[in-house]
Amino acid sequence: MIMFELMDDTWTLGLSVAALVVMLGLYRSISAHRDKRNKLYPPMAPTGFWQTINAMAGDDNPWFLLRTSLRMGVQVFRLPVQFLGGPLFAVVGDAKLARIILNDKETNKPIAMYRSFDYLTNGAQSLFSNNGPFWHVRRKGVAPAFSSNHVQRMNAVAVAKCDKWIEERLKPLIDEGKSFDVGDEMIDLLLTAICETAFEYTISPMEVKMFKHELEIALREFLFRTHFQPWRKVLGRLLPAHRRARLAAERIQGLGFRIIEAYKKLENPTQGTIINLIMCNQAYKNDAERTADIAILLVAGHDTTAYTLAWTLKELAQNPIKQAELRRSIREDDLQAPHQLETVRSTIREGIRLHPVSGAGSARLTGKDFVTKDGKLIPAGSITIMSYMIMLRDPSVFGKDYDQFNPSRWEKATPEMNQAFLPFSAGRQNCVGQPLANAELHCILPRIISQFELTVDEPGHCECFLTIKPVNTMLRAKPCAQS
Ligand code: HEM
Repeated sequence: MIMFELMDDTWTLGLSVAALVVMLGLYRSISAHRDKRNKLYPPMAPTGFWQTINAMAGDDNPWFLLRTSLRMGVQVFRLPVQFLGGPLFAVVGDAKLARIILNDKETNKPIAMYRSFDYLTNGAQSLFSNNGPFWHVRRKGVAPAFSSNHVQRMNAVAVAKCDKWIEERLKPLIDEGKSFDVGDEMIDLLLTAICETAFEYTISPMEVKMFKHELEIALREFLFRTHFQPWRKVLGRLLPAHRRARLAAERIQGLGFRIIEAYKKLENPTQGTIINLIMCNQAYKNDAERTADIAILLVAGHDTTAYTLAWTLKELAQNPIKQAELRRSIREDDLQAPHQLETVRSTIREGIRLHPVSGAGSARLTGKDFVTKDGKLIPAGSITIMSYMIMLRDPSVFGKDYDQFNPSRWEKATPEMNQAFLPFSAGRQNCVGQPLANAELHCILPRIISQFELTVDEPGHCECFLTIKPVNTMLRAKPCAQS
């Protein structure tokens, strides 16, 4: 009896020890595997799953990525949002690697992420939300509208609109002793200009108001809420906010249809405008498909440039010395070709650097393996987010004063600074409107600064949905002595 009890104890002890050994072995092999995995891939951001999702789905998005990069002291890192067997999510703030990824022929947009834009265009697919032949035929179709002669024509109209804005809007506000909302005013100016130049459409003040209002409703619902809460795609119609956003998308599309109808009534449409190229392109099955690209070009073509101008004007208003230096450097004659002035070019570059309006970055699905400069692997099939905010505020490239507005830093730009300057993206899906944006920025900014001294009345705040916007930023203008 005692013998059996002893044997039983020995068995139990033996089994317990064996189980412990197996568990220890398993634990060691799992941790070794995890260590190996962690060493193989870029470091993981020290943020939780929900914290990351919340930050990525809100106004804080570009700042969250920048803070995480500065905190970790790296420009490439993973986000802890990878599900079992799902793609790895990497943030790329290293400009050299970002350029390689963006230029890679096997790498494309992760279409599932860009498809949210189709809600904005009321269900019709646009060139922005596509890859492959669908995208190619549309992109090739509109690209000639950005050739230098068309950009000159479009820019001349934007400049004339700016002069009109100064006479009819800014000067009366000055006479009444009032300040102006710089973000809002620049949006009105650029939206009216793009409608006229690209679409041969005179947009009414009521339509401008409607478009801005509806666009905000649609962007907030579709690009954030619906995008990060996919169940809204199925059950959204039960939610008043989602239904309202669908109505907003219909109204935006309605403007697209009105633009098409107005074009059809033109006796002598200008050849080579965006609307002319879209209407003549037989790749579109019907006008509803055309409204998608009209809406995308309308949105991309006004708020990016408008907010870049607004941010740069705000920086100058906050920096009276730099503002005065810029003004002194602009002579009357220079306004004919302001892009040739080093000071104007540096100021625009610095404005874009500190406030890359596409701050949330460009997403790509890697078509092959990429290796970071530290030898970490970004495997094929990963989602990479090229963060322009991280690249343009990289202390190792721009120095300790990376968050200060200092246009003169561009007078002695290092190759690394030029490499980091990637606000219009790169590769075949880069910004098609870059020549127009550059022309407008280089002409409108010196026109305002050469005539008015700007100060900040209310700094306002920053919001980020699609673009980074200065909201309720009130500037005060005073005519300069020489004007
Ligand atoms: C300061 C002004 C601008 C900035 C910073 C800017 C930035 C960008 C960036 C970063 C992209 C790539 C997005 C991605 O990869 O997900 C892009 C794409 C695009 N931009 Fe711009 N943009 C500006 C002005 C304009 C203008 C004036 C237009 C048209 C009139 C325009 C039309 C487009 C279009 C259609 C695309 C999509 C191109 C494609 O997918 O093939 N943009 N822009």
